[in-house]
Amino acid sequence: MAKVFASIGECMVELSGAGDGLYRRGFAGDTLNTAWGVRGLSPDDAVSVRYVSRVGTDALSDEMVRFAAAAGIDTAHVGRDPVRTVGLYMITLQGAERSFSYWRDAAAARRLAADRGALEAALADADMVYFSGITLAILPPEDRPTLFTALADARARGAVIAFDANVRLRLWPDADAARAGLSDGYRAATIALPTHPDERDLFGDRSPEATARRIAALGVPEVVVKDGADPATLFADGGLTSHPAERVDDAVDTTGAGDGFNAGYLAARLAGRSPVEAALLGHRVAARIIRSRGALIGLDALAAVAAGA
Ligand SMILES: O=C(O)C(=O)C[C@H](O)[C@H](O)COP(=O)(O)O
Repeated sequence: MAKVFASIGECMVELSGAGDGLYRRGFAGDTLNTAWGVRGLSPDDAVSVRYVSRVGTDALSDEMVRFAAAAGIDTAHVGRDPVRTVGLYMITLQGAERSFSYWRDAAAARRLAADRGALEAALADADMVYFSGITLAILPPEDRPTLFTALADARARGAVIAFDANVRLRLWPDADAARAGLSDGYRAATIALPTHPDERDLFGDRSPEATARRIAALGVPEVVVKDGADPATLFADGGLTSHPAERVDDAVDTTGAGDGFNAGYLAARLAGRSPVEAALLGHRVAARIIRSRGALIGLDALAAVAAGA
């Protein structure tokens, strides 16, 4: 039977520069990006990929759902909101380094945990559940316990719970709220996928090893700390190891590198490969993604990475 990978969060309309003031319209969002990557890296008969979210009932929402479904992502647990629609973000590049502007305050995804029964049904048979600090940040605080209860139930029946803090300070009321919310996210997880510079700025970690140790101390048995072009630091089986990133000389847009790393790491872990092998695949996916614009690369490109091409 195929394993079920369920990713919970928000997909937005993505605008990425195409030159001369023109923008290309795509669809992306951290948890969709990772779901997309796992889909492209995993055989269809081995892994079923499910997206758990909420969109509107307008034509743009329909198009977003069709886009994910056409990639082979199960969208049966993308709820519909009769009033709200989808959010939007725009990528600005300085060299290859990305920054984002958001129009997402009223997005339907903010209500993805409003229906406890629907959320529980979405996770009922999941072997691995993925969520992020962005998922937490967009929820009204009163809905977060619903998400944490559903995650705890999934964990109690043996599901792997994977979490990337994906720190976006703008989405939190202040740094204290971000620290508290993200620490709760880590406590819910069995695999953590943080990024060192983000964690350093928010929690004051002096090194990637310090990030790994702080998160492990919250009770997370497997932690992989990303650090851009620098090595990833892995805490697994009680020990710390370091894993160099692939060297890329022709990066054009770093958007989606972290999400792609997560996809490679989690696809490998779903396939029963070791944390060390998983980190290698994570690096290979990230290296491919930063060579093209926008957060996503094609499924054929992902299949080529999976095949080692
Ligand atoms: O910021 C958000 O809320 C988004 O979801 C937009 C982007 O698609 C991801 O953030 C990209 O993530 P990185 O892998 O960190 O570059």
